Amino acid sequence: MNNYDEMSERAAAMIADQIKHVPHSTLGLATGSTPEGLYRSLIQKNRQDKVSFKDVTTFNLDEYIGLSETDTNSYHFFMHSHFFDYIDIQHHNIHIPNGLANDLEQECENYEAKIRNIDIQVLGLGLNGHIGFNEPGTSFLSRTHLVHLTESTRKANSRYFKTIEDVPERAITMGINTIMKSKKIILLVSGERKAEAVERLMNGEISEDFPASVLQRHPNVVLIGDKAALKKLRLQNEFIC
Ligand SMILES: N[C@@H]1[C@@H](O)[C@H](O)[C@@H](COP(=O)(O)O)O[C@@H]1O
Repeated sequence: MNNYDEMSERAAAMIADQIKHVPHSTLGLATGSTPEGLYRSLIQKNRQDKVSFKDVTTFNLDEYIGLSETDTNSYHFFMHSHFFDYIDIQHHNIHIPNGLANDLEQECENYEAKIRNIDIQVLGLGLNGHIGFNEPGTSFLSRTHLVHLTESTRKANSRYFKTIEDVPERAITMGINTIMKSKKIILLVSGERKAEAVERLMNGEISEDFPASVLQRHPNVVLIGDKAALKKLRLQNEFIC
């Protein structure tokens, strides 16, 4: 098992343990490449009857605006093809923002209202410090809202699209206030390209210019990363739990 797989397994074990103790848990979920290993580990645990998702509710952090659920680049498609279609979760317990809603502002309000409580929120980390799609400059008080994606975020995510022009310019995202209400946060980081952002997140100033820095104020954040992503931190081992 390589370092990335160990990282994913460590996060999966935490989530499985939460569900074992609280079968009706609510999970906040992330997309992107980093959590793919986590979802593979949870699918394996589900297949081995080590955890059941039948009473679990999920809320995804974000969704692009303008992509249908069947568009292979939508986060709906990502979540079903990487996780939901392979576990025993009930479809009505899955919540992902609707990027095709006629009234997008109303969709943001409705989505925020549905989120009563999140037991564990899984987060990735954008290179510019974004969490979900909360870009630099987003208020720490923000709730679910519409966002114009920065060029750096669209460029980073363009690897999944034919050209950068195909990357949507807007998205719906849980706000920073929404995320910070979670009881527990698992922040997953992988790869050397994230090392700078991880160091700034851990040791930098708490500022809306670097949204992830707000996590320094949360009482229960678990940073789980591979050696490459954590290399700028002076650590006893490659995981912080
Ligand atoms: N909206 C997602 C974020 O939730 C994710 O954390 C980020 C990093 O993705 P990756 O894990 O591929 O580096 O990408 C996107 O911007």
